[in-house]
Amino acid sequence: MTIIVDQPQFNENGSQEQIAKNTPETELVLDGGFCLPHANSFGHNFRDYDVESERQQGVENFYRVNHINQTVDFVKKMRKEYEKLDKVEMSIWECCELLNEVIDESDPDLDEPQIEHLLQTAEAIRKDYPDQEWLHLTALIHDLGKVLLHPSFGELPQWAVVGDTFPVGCAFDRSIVHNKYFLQNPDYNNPAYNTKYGIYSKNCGLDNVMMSWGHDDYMYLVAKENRTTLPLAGLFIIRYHSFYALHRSEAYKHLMNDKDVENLKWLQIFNKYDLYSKSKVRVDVEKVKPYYESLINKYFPAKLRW
Ligand SMILES: O[C@H]1[C@H](O)[C@@H](O)[C@H](O)[C@@H](O)[C@H]1O
Ligand SMILES: [Fe+2]
Ligand SMILES: [Fe+2]
Repeated sequence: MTIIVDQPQFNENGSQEQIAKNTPETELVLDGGFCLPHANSFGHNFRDYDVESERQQGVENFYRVNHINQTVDFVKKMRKEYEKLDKVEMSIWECCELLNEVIDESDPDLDEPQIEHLLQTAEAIRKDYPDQEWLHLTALIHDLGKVLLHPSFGELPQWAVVGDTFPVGCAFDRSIVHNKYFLQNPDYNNPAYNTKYGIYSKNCGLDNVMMSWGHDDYMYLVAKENRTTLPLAGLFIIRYHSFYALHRSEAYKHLMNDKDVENLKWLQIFNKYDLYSKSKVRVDVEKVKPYYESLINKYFPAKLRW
């Protein structure tokens, strides 16, 4: 079975000029034959959060704590702290290597070190979209924000770093994984935050929405502030790749603007590779390293502030 993706349309509305400037010139090549596995490495469907498995309990407990603690106040506090980018100075590749030690407790489909996941995603997307080098690099770095788990970044708990993300400041959608635990979130009963729009307005644009704090928003911040030359679609992928309620369940669409709608098409392509490339088959790191190093040099400074 192969994944069929619709070809995104980039030239149909008023924001055409900006999009044209910020997305790569080459035409998007349709699916090149990436095989969708029938099951994850544990023999279950991907993203089945209820099936009894060796990871189920740990993952559910992760979401319980995550849903109770991700509040408007918490997100504001974290943004302020990490905006400083005063923790570490290092290159993109050094960060990939740091992730060697990181395992994601929220993931029912993978218990391999994170560097494997980065390379598996990037290599899978590279096969199907050989000319979109910005997409290969986006895939390589999309989860680097998980470095927040590391002692030199404050060793944040898993619930403040990984897992699916969702907006805070408006009602939590029912499609969010293990949503029953939101009942214990203090924002759940706050009338300023628990309506459809909450503190936001119709089509205000995701840029104006506060997402639960974690590796997506952090890595977006790092890439932007260190002046990456990645296209906006790449930054959008990094920032919202864990927002499954939007890109899979179509919740919160009322908060999107036209630009978000365009970028979402790329995110939906990316997601197939992010999710279904997870496996026990390891990538030969040394073999692929020179290729990714050349992309890093092209789109990022040698050292970044984290
Ligand atoms: O457990 C996973 C993992 O943390 C991923 O990095 C994230 O992007 C997903 O949304 C989440 O479900
Ligand atoms: Fe992620
Ligand atoms: Fe990922």
